[in-house]
Amino acid sequence: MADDRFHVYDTTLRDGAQQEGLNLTVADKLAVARLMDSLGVGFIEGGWPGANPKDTEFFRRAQTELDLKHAQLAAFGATRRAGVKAADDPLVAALRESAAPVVTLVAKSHDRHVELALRTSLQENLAMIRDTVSHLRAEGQRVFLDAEHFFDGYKRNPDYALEVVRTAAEAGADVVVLCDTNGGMLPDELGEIVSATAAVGARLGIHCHDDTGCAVANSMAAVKAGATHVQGCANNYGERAGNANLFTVLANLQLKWGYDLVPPAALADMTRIAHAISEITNVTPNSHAPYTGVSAFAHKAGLHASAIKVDPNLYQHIDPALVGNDMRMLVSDMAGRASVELKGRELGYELTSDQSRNLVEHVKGLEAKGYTFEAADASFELLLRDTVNGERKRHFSVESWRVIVERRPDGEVVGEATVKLHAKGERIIATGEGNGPVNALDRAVRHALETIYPELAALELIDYKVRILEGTHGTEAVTRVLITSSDATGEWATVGVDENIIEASWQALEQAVTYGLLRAGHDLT
Ligand SMILES: CC(=O)SCCNC(=O)CCNC(=O)[C@H](O)C(C)(C)COP(=O)(O)OP(=O)(O)OC[C@H]1O[C@@H](n2cnc3c(N)ncnc32)[C@H](O)[C@@H]1OP(=O)(O)O
Ligand SMILES: CC(=O)C(=O)O
Repeated sequence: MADDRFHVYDTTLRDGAQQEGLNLTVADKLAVARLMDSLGVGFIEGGWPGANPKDTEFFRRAQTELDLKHAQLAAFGATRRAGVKAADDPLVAALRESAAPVVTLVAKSHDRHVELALRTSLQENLAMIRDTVSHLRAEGQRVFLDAEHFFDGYKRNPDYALEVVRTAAEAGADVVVLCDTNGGMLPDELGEIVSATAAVGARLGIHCHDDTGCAVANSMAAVKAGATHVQGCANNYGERAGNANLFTVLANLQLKWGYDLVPPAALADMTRIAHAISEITNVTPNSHAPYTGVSAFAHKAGLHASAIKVDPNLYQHIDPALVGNDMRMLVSDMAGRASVELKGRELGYELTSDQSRNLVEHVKGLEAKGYTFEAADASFELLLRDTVNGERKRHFSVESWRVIVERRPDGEVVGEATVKLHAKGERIIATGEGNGPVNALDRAVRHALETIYPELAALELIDYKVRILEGTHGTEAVTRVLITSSDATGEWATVGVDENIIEASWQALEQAVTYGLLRAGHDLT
């Protein structure tokens, strides 16, 4: 069980699920809970039992299907409705019946919300808090209280906001969580209000939304001011602009301020966990996310690379391995000799300084024509091999290709391609049909090569992206095609550029097949 002195509280399954476009099944929720537990968080808020059948079902299945090693489950819900007894309120009953050891109650702490949203008196709201907290405590559940709109409420009526905190604590709430519900706070003022609230003597927590882009900074400011419970969501998920990214907060607290919150080995699994959760939520991961994004330790500028060559820490705030991420070198027209040298090393090649210089010039020249190598790792490696070999070597060469596209009488559009290739001393002519010209070309190349290279059967084109690049000063616009391919063990990307989209696609395709053959062990010596 996690240390109770400082709480890392995950609300991905409740506030994270309030994000537009995020819709989790019960099985998804159970899978996310397992991942967050493996990270070592102290609490996992599973949802609002009683508010919808899915969340009720989650708590029912959690009892037999979740074997949490570190975290405790928290059920979220509201204080009783005005004018009824806590024991008689059906939503409070659902919290009791959830079997969660912890209940997190949301309560109004902003006087205007009490009057306008709850349409009740300030005194009745305090009674709703007191009754619900003490009722659930008497039923044996631990209670945290989320003081909704606390900071805006404090600025308007500090006495009432503080009275809410006091009432909850006196009724038995273990933590009163100060919520920046509208996410409009900035760190300095938020820190001052947390410090002032600490005078009440309650244990304080923090829950921040990211509407000013300060959710993480606000959470850190609250901890500095005395909060010992911090809420957030995986991957910055949450209502509107999201919640504090719990991964960022956790890494900041542990790696910058020395808190001992999760085992170092779990922190070193955080990047994998963040990406596994993205798979479950089906939300594309933010590549720029601090700590866990694929770009979080990716270096593009030549000058950065030249310093990193001497010492990686010169351009990195931590060792990426601490959070399970990796340093990556990007090669583009911003590269210098050091960038390609380091990228070469990453790929297993030691380049001489002449080779590095030639390669940089080549990359810059091609990027000026529209190629992009940071997104086409395989094309860069082929270029690098050509530089090292001093010549362009391929498994096959093309004599010609031809594609026709036919709209058939039944409305079906079919591409038909013919390729004439030379491979292993043979001249091969093959055709292929597909649902478009590129698909047809791909099939024709495979037909041509499949008897010589049967491994091509495992190669798949999994993504095809086209971008029209503006022409400059009298030049024609050109088309850039990026193809992502895969085999049983991984993926790679290749790029082609031409005024003609099929020629651009052919270039990317030809490199995709070449690189696939290299991966299958057919070297080019
Ligand atoms: C800041 C946050 O993110 S808090 C989390 C918010 N999450 C959600 O709202 C998601 C789940 N919510 C729901 O499924 C529904 O809104 C429910 C089941 C909770 C309530 O549904 P309904 O009864 O249909 O009411 P509705 O959604 O219109 O909400 C208004 C009612 O909630 C009451 N209410 C609002 N806030 C609170 C509160 N903090 N405590 C108690 N009651 C509250 C209002 O007084 C109003 O009650 P009334 O209808 O008796 O006047
Ligand atoms: C409780 C909550 O989610 C909020 O106030 O933002």
